Amino acid sequence: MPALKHWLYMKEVLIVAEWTALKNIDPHCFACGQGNAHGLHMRFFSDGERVRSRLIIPGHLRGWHTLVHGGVLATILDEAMSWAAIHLTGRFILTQEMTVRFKKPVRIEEEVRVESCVAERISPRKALLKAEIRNSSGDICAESSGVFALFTAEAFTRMNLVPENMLDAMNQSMWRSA
Ligand SMILES: CCCCCCCCCC(=O)SCCNC(=O)CCNC(=O)[C@H](O)C(C)(C)COP(=O)(O)OP(=O)(O)OC[C@H]1O[C@@H](n2cnc3c(N)ncnc32)[C@H](O)[C@@H]1OP(=O)(O)O
Repeated sequence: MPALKHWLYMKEVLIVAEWTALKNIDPHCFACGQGNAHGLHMRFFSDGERVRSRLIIPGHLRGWHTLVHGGVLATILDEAMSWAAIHLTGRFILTQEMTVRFKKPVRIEEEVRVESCVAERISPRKALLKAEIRNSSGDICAESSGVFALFTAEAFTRMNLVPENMLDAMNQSMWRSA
């Protein structure tokens, strides 16, 4: 391969492989809030097509003995799909429905990775998201799909779910990198 073409190819590979840290928007969120003492403290990264996070699930979120509670895994999947829905569609979102398949048990204090993407833009107001959780061996332990309602800032304001000042701050920072 000629040198210039090779360099362009390498540059393209590097750009494709680049993961950018996404800015956290609510410090109190149970899943992503860095200030929630009881939460999961998830941080997210995106390559423009997917969103991902890695975390160690703390012991107080156990279910049966040392296994992670299924509801906690569902929260992680919901959060990952939510961040993908926000950052990859540029809209405010609400989870409308989701299904989870638990494939392998996950242990507390074990590192897991979660990755999510937009599977289908169903309509201007709805998107289908997918996510999967893998353990440190790379096995898929849980996977989900979910329908997310997509809102413009104006439509979300009309829903009156979040105080307007918080919405403004979110709107300004939500789609920027950390
Ligand atoms: C902290 C920061 C990090 C962010 C991550 C957060 C992760 C957490 C994600 C969640 O868990 S969100 C919490 C769980 N989900 C919810 O609480 C959603 C509750 N469900 C609903 O509010 C409704 O089901 C929903 C708006 C999602 C959709 O309802 P429908 O599709 O059945 O709509 P419907 O036809 O009943 O319309 C109801 C009203 O909403 C309006 N609407 C629905 N979807 C809309 C849309 N996409 N855009 C604009 N307006 C919309 C619709 O026009 C209508 O307005 P009107 O009453 O004035 O006629």
